[in-house]
Amino acid sequence: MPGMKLPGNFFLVGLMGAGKTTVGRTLARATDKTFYDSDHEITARSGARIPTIFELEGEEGFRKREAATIAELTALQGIVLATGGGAVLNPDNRDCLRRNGFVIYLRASVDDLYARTSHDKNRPLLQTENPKQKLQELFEIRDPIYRELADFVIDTSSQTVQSLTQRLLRELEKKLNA
Ligand SMILES: Nc1ncnc2c1ncn2[C@@H]1O[C@H](COP(=O)(O)OP(=O)(O)O)[C@@H](O)[C@H]1O
Ligand SMILES: O=C(O)C1=C[C@@H](OP(=O)(O)O)[C@@H](O)[C@H](O)C1
Ligand SMILES: [Mg+2]
Repeated sequence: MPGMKLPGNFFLVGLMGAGKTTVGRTLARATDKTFYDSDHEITARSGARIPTIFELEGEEGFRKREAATIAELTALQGIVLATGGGAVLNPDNRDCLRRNGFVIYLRASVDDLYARTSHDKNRPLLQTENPKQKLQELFEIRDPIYRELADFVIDTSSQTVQSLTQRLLRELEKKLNA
């Protein structure tokens, strides 16, 4: 269903490795919307990669940049935005997301999240002795926040990016026409 016309903005939330960046890109293509990724915007604006920002400014500095970016991007129209996994921790970010678009929670098991992130050194929060345990801890804290915020939860286990995109298109069409 390429080029399907659906109104509004779509915001993807979920833990690191849920597939927000990957599925966001395919969903944007399939709906003729402009794709943004908050981490990519932060990097483009600062000229620094996410691990470098964490090193120089700490998580606090990163979260400030993230909040400014989310406020700006959620004011746009006709976009798909892949947020960073921790963006929902800030109530102002949650308000921006809730008010300006349809929020989709990409849910995945800790095993899947670990399998999808373990090869990648670009997530500072997972550069620990036991990244799987860290993901488990983050899951316990954040899963209720994602659930509360989202208009729609989609389970990504054993689903290809393509099949997830097709499912999302069907579900979004149903919800938006309801
Ligand atoms: N449904 C999926 N099945 C298998 N691998 C996936 C799926 N979604 C994403 N991936 C892979 O997992 C990794 C992390 O995906 P990414 O989109 O960066 O997640 P996020 O932005 O949520 O952290 C990437 O290598 C991506 O190709
Ligand atoms: O969960 C988090 O707190 C983070 C998730 C990352 O984005 P992804 O969820 O796209 O990996 C990135 O924003 C940063 O490393 C912090
Ligand atoms: Mg991402």
